Amino acid sequence: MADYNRSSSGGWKPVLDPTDNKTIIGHHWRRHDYVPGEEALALQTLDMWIPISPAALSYGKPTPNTLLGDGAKAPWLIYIHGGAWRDPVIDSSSFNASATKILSDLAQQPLEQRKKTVAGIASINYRLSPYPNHPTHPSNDPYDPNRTAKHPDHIADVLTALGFLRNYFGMKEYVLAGHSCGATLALQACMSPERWGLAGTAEWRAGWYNVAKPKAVVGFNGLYDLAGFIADPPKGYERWKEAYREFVVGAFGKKEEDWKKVCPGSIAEGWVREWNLTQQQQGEEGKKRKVVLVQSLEDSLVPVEQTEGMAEYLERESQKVADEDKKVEVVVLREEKGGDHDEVWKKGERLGEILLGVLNGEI
Ligand SMILES: Nc1ccccc1C(=O)C[C@H](N)C(=O)O
Repeated sequence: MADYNRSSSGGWKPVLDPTDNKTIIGHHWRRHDYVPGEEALALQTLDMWIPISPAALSYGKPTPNTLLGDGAKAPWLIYIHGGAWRDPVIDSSSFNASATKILSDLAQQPLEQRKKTVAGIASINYRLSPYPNHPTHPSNDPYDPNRTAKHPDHIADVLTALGFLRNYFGMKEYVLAGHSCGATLALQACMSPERWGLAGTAEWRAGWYNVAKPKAVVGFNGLYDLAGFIADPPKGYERWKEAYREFVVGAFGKKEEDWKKVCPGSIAEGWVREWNLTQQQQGEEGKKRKVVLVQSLEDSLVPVEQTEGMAEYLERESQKVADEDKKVEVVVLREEKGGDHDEVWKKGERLGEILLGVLNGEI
């Protein structure tokens, strides 16, 4: 269950191998504030995990050298949770099972390989939109800033969290993954932040949103074209039309034209050219951006058409980009036995396996 009260005891805690309950496979920091200054809200926090190293074992926690020396050389893995921009029961802790799976697989790799695979892992909380009819945690305080967010607050928080990891943990390169609306947010993070009307705000001027874009995005059971779904839900999903409309209005307001302008699969003028990489990123091998779209064929809430439409959009838009290096490589994984909408993160096995595959360059 989400307790969205901030935990009082910060700091690195050892993570034990679930198979023997005694081997330390990494360290976890729960709910670290990511907002500069003192105004961080309970949901402006992130969870971090660092893979184990001999130095961290003897020091008792990740050393400054692990974090800032070696740490800056390998990519980070960042996860954005789902929950239709509003569900307080789904938060950063929904990555616990997957993070544990990844740390445990990494612990089996030789140290040199592990160091190159991933520097650190993070799972981001962000402010949520109102959910007055939530069965157990209704948002009935109209002044709770954690539960009264509206677009672009969600994406602004995600960008702030990425900037925090760059500024304080030396993050340079990262793979950005998301589930459901987290997948929407992951692709929004590849676009120009000027789209969200953030330019000119005090936070913008202070450089909060000025962060390098990911080289790869991985979307699980993602929402990519909400206006399309609501106008014409695929067969078998018609019963969710009003539920979708409710959460879309809660997050983006009442106007259909606004929904089209925020969803990665429905933005009329293609956004692929906005996905810039830094000089440093371009200098490395594998210049192409990559999007891996994973969809369970057993998902009762999100139809596979969302993923198919997103893949077609990216392929079409990539063709319009002349520069070979600026095209997007698209991989679609249709999971026959992928379970229902939330199963993939609840179990964590397959989610972790796919993300490690992307980090290792096997996917
Ligand atoms: N109906 C959906 C359709 C698509 C994607 C998510 C949902 C959700 O219901 C998410 C969340 N558990 C919620 O209660 O809002």
